[in-house]
Amino acid sequence: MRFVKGHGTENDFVILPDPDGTLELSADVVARLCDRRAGIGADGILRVVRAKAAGIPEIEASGAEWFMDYRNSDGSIGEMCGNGIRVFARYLVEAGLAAPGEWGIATRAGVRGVSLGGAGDVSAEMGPPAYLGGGEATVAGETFTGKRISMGNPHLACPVDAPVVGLDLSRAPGFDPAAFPEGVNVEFFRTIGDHHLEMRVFERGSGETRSCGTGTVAVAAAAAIGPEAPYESYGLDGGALPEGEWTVDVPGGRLTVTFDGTTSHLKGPAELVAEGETYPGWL
Ligand SMILES: N[C@@H](CCC[C@H](N)C(=O)O)C(=O)O
Repeated sequence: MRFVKGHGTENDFVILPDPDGTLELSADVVARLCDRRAGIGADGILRVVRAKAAGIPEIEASGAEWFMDYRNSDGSIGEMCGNGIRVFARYLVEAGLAAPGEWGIATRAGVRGVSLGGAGDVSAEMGPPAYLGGGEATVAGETFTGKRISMGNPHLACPVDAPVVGLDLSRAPGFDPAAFPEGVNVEFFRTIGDHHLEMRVFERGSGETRSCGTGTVAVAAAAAIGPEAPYESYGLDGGALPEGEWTVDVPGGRLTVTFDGTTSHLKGPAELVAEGETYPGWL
């Protein structure tokens, strides 16, 4: 199996080119590929499939040329990956499958626009954050309250007062499964300057990662909404978010989030670092 390895702010992925959609990708195979000791190692898999070959009616009818089939490292499916889509776009350009510029990529959360040159940062249109009300998570016996935000995938963005480096994320944060029936990505963020946040994240299906693009937009949205905003002010369209740019520092680097009054955008580095073949007979 041919693969490429890449990352966006150290949120790393095994990219599997599968234009005709012929690859059998079971949860077990995904977990073995992502295993950091017995496999290649990654936070997730990006399967690169022509949208017409996705075998999913909405994706085939999306009008996009390519479908990002994202899987978490435990083999579960994620609807959207903000760092993944930027790395996916960089791969398509490097592989000669798309030209630098602006075009859409199909995901399970809908088509998302990307914008990139031949080198440098990659931007992705991330859709309007949907504010769903409050929620809670527990870490090492301490309860944190936050905002439930959908970026196509579920997030709980919790503001904290102390530096995020001090949090013990060696175990999954506890949460109420009735509030998050699909599971949740839990972010902890602290304001460190004007429109400047630091964040750590424990991802559904992947554990603590060094960055999460959808999580970055979720914490910027939570900060933009502010502590006391009533739920009614920020509905499912997220268009009421104040326009502005946010800098979010994550353990793996720095990302920029922009709200333009209609939607959100995520910008940052996306790099390819290796390519190869799995050893014959391994999988
Ligand atoms: N790291 C990603 C998010 C990946 C999916 C997430 N773990 C989920 O299950 O929703 C990002 O950069 O957005």
